[in-house]
Amino acid sequence: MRKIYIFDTTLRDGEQSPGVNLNVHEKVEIGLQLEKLGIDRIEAGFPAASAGDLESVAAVAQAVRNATIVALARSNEKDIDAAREALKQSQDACLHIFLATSPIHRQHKLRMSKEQVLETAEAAIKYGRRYFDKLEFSLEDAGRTELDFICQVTDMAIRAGATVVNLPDTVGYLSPFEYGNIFKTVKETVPDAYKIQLSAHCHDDLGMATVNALAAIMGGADQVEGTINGIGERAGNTALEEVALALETRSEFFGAKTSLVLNEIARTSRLVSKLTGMVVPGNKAIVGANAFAHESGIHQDGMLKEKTTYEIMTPETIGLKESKLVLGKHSGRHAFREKLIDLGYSLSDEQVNAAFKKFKDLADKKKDVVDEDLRVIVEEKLITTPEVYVLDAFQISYGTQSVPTATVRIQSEDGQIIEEAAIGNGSVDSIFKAIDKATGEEIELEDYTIKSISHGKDALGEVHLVMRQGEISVQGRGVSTDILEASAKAYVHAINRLIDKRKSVNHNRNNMVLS
Ligand SMILES: CC(=O)SCCNC(=O)CCNC(=O)[C@H](O)C(C)(C)COP(=O)(O)OP(=O)(O)OC[C@H]1O[C@@H](n2cnc3c(N)ncnc32)[C@H](O)[C@@H]1OP(=O)(O)O
Ligand SMILES: CC(C)C(=O)C(=O)O
Repeated sequence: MRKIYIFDTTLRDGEQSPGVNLNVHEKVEIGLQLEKLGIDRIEAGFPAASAGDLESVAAVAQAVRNATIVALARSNEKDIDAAREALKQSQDACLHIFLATSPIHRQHKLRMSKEQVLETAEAAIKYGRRYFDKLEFSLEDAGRTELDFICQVTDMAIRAGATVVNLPDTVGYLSPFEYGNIFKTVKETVPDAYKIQLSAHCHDDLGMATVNALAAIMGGADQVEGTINGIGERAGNTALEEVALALETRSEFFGAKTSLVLNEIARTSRLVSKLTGMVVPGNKAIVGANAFAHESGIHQDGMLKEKTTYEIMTPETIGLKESKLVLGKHSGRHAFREKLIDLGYSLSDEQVNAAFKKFKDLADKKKDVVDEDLRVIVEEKLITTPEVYVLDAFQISYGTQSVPTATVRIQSEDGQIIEEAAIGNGSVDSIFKAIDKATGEEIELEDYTIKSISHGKDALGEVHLVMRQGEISVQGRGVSTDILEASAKAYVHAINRLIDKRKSVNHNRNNMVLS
């Protein structure tokens, strides 16, 4: 199996992401984690850019001992000298020089002819080789460079002493077929290409950075450059974790492997996200929060029966504990039952079905159904009070200039629909008064509390109240994502318990009279 060298540029191209700025300590922390991940070459920065960057590259070069440390320089002696200074403590250093080769860059940016590009690059490579055994030369914007000129520059770079030649698709312009073809052509055309390593460096402007890097490997590239989480200029670089897992998962197809310690990927991704402040989207391949999460019932059922039905890689491979079955409105009974078992409930089929119905009602209203929500659903269902009244619907009219008015629709146990309206001091008070009218009960409210029982903006609110009628005191509980609905439910719940308690008090009294 062919080894693909991994060149990480999170600390250089990754740091070029707008808004990202890593200090020396942060760069060292990421550098040490990249070392644990088994990265072959770590590009630590661009020392000529600033004194701070030079210091950071030097600090990473001192701290990291088990990877080659790379520093970037333009094709001039001043930049190369800054890189020399930064890398002088490094155990294993590599100088990375670049010069753009495409007609657009030659004409507008560098204002150089082809000959000047060749001469400038050759002089820089020769100067660099006086101080470095390892030297990578990049043809910036190779993706938009004439193919014969790419071959000509590569040939010159090899003769001048480059040990790696990088052919970047700097602006993420090429299709995989075109990019792979560049490597194939260079390998076939440049006589000494086999003596050095060819490297791929892609950008994600059209969302093709990973697939282009893989196409380069198929075309003969020996090294892939990229960043953790795919961060970098504009739309970012090739996400290295994607390349590594593609090669691992489809090794029979690519016939190539990296030597990364794959189970360090999740940890590295989290660290880079934390220190750069660049949040990883949930649906990001490999390291997104949803990459190993399943929400829909059919998928969850498949996962419970055999994980390979819906997972082509295991979460353990990248250092995660396990896949997640997320309960939501698309989930089915199999996953629901499994979750209840995990939470320690052992319910009959009938109880599961009843709880499942409540769960679906909640999932329709709430994005994530969390463990606390499920406990509420199950425990509410298990405490059974005969439902003399069921809250069918309610409506509130409320404004700063108007009196709160509630209309409630309640169904009684004989199927009768009762509708009543009432005004109150506030929305909750008007609901309670309307329920009093609908049920014909006269009640004294002794206590009312409300609390949030799950997290986030769509958390469940729980209303707890205590009411009294003569000697009888009862409690009621209601839960909903809407606090007015929770209040109405708690009130009706308390009335049902009151009626139940009143019945048993009367029953006991009658028995006493008879005996
Ligand atoms: C594709 C890439 O990602 S390349 C790396 C990009 N990264 C960065 O640019 C980050 C660090 N850069 C910086 O801090 C600054 O741009 C510096 C310190 C390098 C240079 O700053 P300045 O001297 O103020 O120049 P400025 O950035 O405005 O312009 C770049 C100059 O470099 C020249 N240049 C660009 N690439 C190269 C190259 N590979 N070799 C030699 N010269 C180059 C440009 O033509 C321009 O020259 P000019 O001033 O003669 O027109
Ligand atoms: C310096 C080079 C390798 C680069 O970052 C690019 O071309 O995108």
